[in-house]
Order: sequence, then C-alpha cells, then structure tokens
Amino acid sequence: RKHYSVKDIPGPRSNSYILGHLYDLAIHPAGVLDLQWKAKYGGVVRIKGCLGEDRLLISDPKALHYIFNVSGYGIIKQPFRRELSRLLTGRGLIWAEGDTHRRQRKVAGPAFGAPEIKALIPIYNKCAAQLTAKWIELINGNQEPSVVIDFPNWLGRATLDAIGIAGFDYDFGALNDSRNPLASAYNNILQLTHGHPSKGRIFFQGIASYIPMSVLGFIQDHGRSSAVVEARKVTELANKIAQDLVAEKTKALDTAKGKRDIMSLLVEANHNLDSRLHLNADEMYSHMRTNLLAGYETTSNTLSWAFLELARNPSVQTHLRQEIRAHRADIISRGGSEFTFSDYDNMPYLLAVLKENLRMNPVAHHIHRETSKDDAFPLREPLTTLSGKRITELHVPRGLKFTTSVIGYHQDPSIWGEDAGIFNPDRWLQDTAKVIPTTGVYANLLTFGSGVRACIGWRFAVAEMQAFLVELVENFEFSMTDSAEQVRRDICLVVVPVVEAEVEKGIYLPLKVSLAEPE
Ligand code: HEM
Repeated sequence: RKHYSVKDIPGPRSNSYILGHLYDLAIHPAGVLDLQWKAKYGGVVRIKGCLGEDRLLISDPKALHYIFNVSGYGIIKQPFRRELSRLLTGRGLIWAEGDTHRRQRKVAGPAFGAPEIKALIPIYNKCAAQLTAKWIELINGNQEPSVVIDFPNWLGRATLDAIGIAGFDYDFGALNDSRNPLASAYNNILQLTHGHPSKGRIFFQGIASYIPMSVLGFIQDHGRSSAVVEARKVTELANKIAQDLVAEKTKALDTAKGKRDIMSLLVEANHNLDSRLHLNADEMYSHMRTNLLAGYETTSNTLSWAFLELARNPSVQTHLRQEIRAHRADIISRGGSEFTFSDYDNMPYLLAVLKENLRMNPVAHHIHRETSKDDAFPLREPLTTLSGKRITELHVPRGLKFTTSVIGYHQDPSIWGEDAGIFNPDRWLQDTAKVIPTTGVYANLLTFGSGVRACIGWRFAVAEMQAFLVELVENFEFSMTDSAEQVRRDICLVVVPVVEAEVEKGIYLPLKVSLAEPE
C-alpha cells in the first residue's frame, strides 16, 4: 500500500480540517479554483475532502484518457453519489454500475443512434419555432423595439417541451404555461435539490461514503428535509406518468407502429430482447426519469451560456446569422422549407460556435470517480512530488476519490493554444483545431464525458441545440443588459447563470432581444 499513496502529490493548503476544499469548490464560481490550481500545480492536484481525506483534481490529458477510455468499469462512480442519484432518477443508467450498467446501456443505446436522432429534427425545429412565435408576440406587444428575456426560464420551458415530445411523445405544454403538474415539478428541480449547499450538506456528502448504504437509503426514503421530501414527490408523480406511457406504448406495439420517440423505441427494443437483457418495469420508469433529469437542464443551461456568448460577441452573432441565411436561401432554392440533419452538419460556423460554447461552458464541469483497485494513471506532464521525485505515472490506492476537471482540460493551453481562456469559434475552423485526440465523445471535449459512461444523449443534445441556435439567431438579435454583465457561474449540480446583485432570483440571465434586421 506504501507505493499507492497520493500524500506526496503537491496541492493547495486547506483552512478547514472539517470541510477540506469541498466548501470552497462549491461556493466559488465553477472552474475558478481549478484554473488557479492547475496554473500553480499542474494537471494533477492533491486537494482535501472532509476530515483530512486526500483526493485529487485531475486535468492531465493522458490521465483523463486512461480514466475514461482505458479503465472501462475499473474506475467507478463514487457509490454514495450513485445512491444519492437514486432518489431522483431511480435505478437507471446514472445509478447503475458494472454488469447492470452494461446491460441497461445495451438496451437503451440504439434509440440514441444517428438515424434515430435524425428523425427527431422536425420536433426540435417545431419547439424552436414555437419559442420564436412567443418572443415575436412579446416584442410586438412592447412599445420599445426590444424586450428583456430571462433566457434560462424560456429556454428551460422550450427544451422541456422538446424532451417531452422527442423523448416520450408527451406534451408538457410548458411554453404555453399549461400548468402541467410534472412540468411544474421538474421546473428548477436541480435548484431545489442542489442549489445553495449549506456547510452541513457539504459535510454530509463529504463523509457519506463512510455511512452504510442501507442507512443512506433509509434517509432518502424516509428523510424529512425539504429537498428530500420534494424529490420524493417528483418521483412519485413521474413514476405514475412513466407507468401510463409504458403501458400505452406497449399496447401500441401491436397496433399503430411508427412512433419514433426515444421511449417508444426503448419499449420496442425491450420487447424484442431475450429475458436475460430485459429491463424490468422499474428500470423502464427509471429510464424516463433519468433522461428527463439528465437531458433537460443540461441542455437549457448550455444554450443559455451560448446566447450569453453571442450577446457578448456581436461579430460572431452576425457571422452566424449570415451563414444561416445563406443556408436558408439554399433550402428554398431546392424547394425545401426546413433545416435537416445534414443542413445542420454542413454549417461550419454553426458547428464552430456550438463546439466553442461546449468547450468554454461545460455544464458538468466536474465528473467524480473512485478507483476500485490500486491503479496507475499515466501522465502527459511529468510531475515533481513533494519529496522531489519526478514521476510520469501516478500510483493511486484503491478507494481514492477524485474529480476530473473538465474546465481544466478544456482550457489547457498545451491542447487548445495560448488563447485557451477566450471564446473564439474561429479556432475550430483552423487546422490547429485538429488537435491530437485525447478523450471525449464529441470534438475532443469532455462536456459529454467519455468512455463506457459517456452521455447517451449527446447526439440528441447537439441536434436540439443546433435547431434552437439556427431558429433564434435567424430571427433575433441579442445584446447585453447590465445584469448580464454581472453573471457568474454558480454550481447547482450543473453550472447555471446567476446575477451577482440579484442572487434571490436564482437561475437568471436577462438579455435584450430584438427582431433581426432583414438582409
Ligand atoms: C448539453 C446537454 C448535455 C450535457 C452537457 C450532458 C452531459 C453529460 C455527462 C458529462 C455525462 C457523463 C456523466 C459521468 O460520466 O458521470 C452524461 C451522462 C448521461 N446523459 Fe447527458 N448531457 C446532456 C444531454 C443529455 C440528454 C439530452 C440526454 C437524454 C435525452 C442525456 C442523458 C444522459 C444519460 C442517461 C447519462 C448517463 C449515461 C450512463 O451513465 O450510461 N444527456 N451527460
């Protein structure tokens, strides 16, 4: 065990024995400490958990490649985090580990392939067009030529509708304020359950791995704290709706074929499988809750950050609008009316803006893991230990908790160039954009994770974001407001915009929106 220790790895001092760096990491804007520490200590930093526990914060590309793409199920999710996730998502993909995960993924994966997502494009286009119609109404009803729009609120409702219809053939009616109980339940669920963590909650999470799973499970199933009670209510409601949807889709198997939503495809795939692979009823309901939670606020907040970047960079906005209009003219000239999957994929500047936003604004800025055995992480940058040894391989003990720093990796100048900290879509149009592939399922980025546990919905999210960007940038111009100038990146499971002087508003990003001038 002597050789498998991280005690000799340099890192910042902690001022709190009880909370280590966990509280600092939770209250600082996302990524700030990661970048400071990376600049000082390099791609592997020793940080403190609760009660003096040693952990690591890792952004070294070779180590990340090993963790995500080589180790397979040898590196696991932290068990207490899986148990906490069970409360909101049940025993679905986010919770599952090892063979159970492999089996679930095999059944669920095919519904997220490229042809399946291609078929969903008209749904995303329609949801984006509905949002446009609403904003035009607001602008027309206003004396000024522009209105101030709270982006996460509007994009949240539009993307909830999109995932409802494309994911389950279920209409939340969120854009139309239909007061659907499930929509209200999921609206801001993350802020309710993960926002403004107290020191007590951080300490609880820090030591949760020492609490037996059965006790943790009991707290979740019977606890009285408002976050836990609310999460149980949401679960009950979502399970009931999932039950009805699965029943309806199972019935539809014998009659009307042809539904292409993710859940219908899953029900169909499950039906055709032999019983060893089968998802049971509980797993099917969990799958719906998992996709709702994993696919909704991630997408809407990523889009909110994209529009902030566009408002800050008017020339990027203009360039993108020109590309969209040229493509629109093409589509009309060939007798079409809508953007298709291949239109979106043949718009280099759109892709550059999308990727640059995913690089600068990864909403899952930390991905947490644990070693399941004594292990060795290879390093790209040799590291000098506290005792003066120079190492190119890091021996880590079994049970070590560590965090991969997505922002640290995304802003590594040795990969992305000296201007790695700046939003610059043009980098994706240059040859240097073909950087040596390191890790990630999309664009060499870790925004969607990588390896066996990579985001199952990344194609879904990319296509959906393309549809919203194209529709909204074609129709509107976006500019900054005083509040938007003070936006900071708060951590609420995902990274969300919060206005410094208006914290009480929660997730909030007001931008000025006016009709785009015709060409
Ligand atoms: C911009 C939008 C999105 C981002 C940034 C994102 C990010 C991520 C990341 C980083 C992971 C890996 C977590 C880990 O390794 O611990 C993940 C997993 C997952 N995501 Fe996404 N996601 C997005 C959209 C979606 C959508 C639209 C869906 C479904 C419709 C979805 C479903 C899932 C599921 C089910 C998992 C768990 C996969 C597994 O463990 O096998 N995500 N996502």
